[in-house]
Amino acid sequence: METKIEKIGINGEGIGFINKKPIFIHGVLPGEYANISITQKHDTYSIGELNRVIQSSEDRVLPECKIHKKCGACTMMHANYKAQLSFKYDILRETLWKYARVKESLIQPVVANEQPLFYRNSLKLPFAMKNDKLTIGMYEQNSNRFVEVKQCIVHEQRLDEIKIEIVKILNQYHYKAYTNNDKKGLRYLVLRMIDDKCQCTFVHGGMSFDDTCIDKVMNIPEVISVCESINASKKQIQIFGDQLNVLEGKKQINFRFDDLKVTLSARSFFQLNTKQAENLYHIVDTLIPDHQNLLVEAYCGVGIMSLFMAKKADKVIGIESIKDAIKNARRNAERNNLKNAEFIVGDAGKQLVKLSKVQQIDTLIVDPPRSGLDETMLDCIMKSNIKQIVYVSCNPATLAKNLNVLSKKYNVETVIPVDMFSQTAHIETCVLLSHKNS
Ligand SMILES: C[S@@+](CC[C@H](N)C(=O)[O-])C[C@H]1O[C@@H](n2cnc3c(N)ncnc32)[C@H](O)[C@@H]1O
Repeated sequence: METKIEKIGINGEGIGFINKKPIFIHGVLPGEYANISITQKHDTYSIGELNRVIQSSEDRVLPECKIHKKCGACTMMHANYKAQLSFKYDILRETLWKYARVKESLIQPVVANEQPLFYRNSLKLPFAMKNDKLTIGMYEQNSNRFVEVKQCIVHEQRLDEIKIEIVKILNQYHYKAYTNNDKKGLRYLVLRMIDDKCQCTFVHGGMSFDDTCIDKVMNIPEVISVCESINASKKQIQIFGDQLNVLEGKKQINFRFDDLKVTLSARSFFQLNTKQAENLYHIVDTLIPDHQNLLVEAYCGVGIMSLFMAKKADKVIGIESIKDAIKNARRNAERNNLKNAEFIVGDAGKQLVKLSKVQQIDTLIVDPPRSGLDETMLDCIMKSNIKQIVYVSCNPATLAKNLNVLSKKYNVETVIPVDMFSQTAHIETCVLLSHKNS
């Protein structure tokens, strides 16, 4: 059947309407006419599959990636970059209006990524077996079909080459991919490279590595550490297991980030787009006034944002659930001689409840995972008298739902989107909220 694509959906899919009911189709752009087949029918919506574009949008480009369709991760690669930014703006505008009644006039233009390809400083890819050999790739979206990924053009180029070199080495030892039956074998390859220093982590279900294999990986010039994390959980909710052991090399990467000296363990979070992370932190900086008494950053990772803002407050406190990240944050405060920064390990909501009972917080920065702020955190904010909040979000849907709650006590002052994840529909957003009574 034929349909006109009216707008873009939150996951980068095109949306058409059949008998007023929306149909979501990947690979099409607003304004296009497409021949599609309906693959799923639900009460309030349908899912379609593109057969052929009948009339193509001026924004359409030929994706540079050969496996773009199969892999499905870069859901906007078929649009030129300018159009991607405008679609992201539309997604954000629509979501914030729908759930939180945030006006378009408050939303600034998307801060563009100077390098929309080859920007990712890290990768986390699953292993699988192909013709009895270990290979690496991705699972197709919403499926367990494995797609081999030899080259990924959103990864930094050298990182992508290192990935292939490592798989080659592992195959020399005939290592196998994990299966749920024997709960052994390799599950994920996790690489992160900053300043030409690469941390390599093997996530596996339980196996031992030959020392010479680890030596060969360490011999790749950029690799500074090889770690392992054991995860034999069937559910596969998260990539890492509970523990991360350094098999060889340095426990941390040390690098310079803007004016800061930063230490980072393999298990700690770091934004995957180094340049845009710098832009994001500068934006947060511009939103926070000088001369704060107490500034708290919840979900602080290794504390970079807290340390960036330390000059603005008598005291900054960062809260984070990963122990290694807090160790790094404390070390980062020391290395930068920032004596007014303190870091607490624990659940952000629960720790904020404790803190706000004994101290008045002037400014709160929250940078939660995609799931957004939980009940404890929201409840604590709503009961406290925090003057302003900077909410950094990587998920417009949870951001909008949380803003809906917060807007009973806070005004949304400004919204600044940052394109951290080019070629995908994901958007990073910075929101400044101020207390209605301050
Ligand atoms: C999006 S990252 C932001 C990190 C940091 N602000 C940065 O820019 O590098 C979210 C962080 O929240 C942490 N986290 C997730 N759930 C948490 C929780 N319930 N309490 C505290 N931290 C949590 C993660 O480990 C991760 O470091």
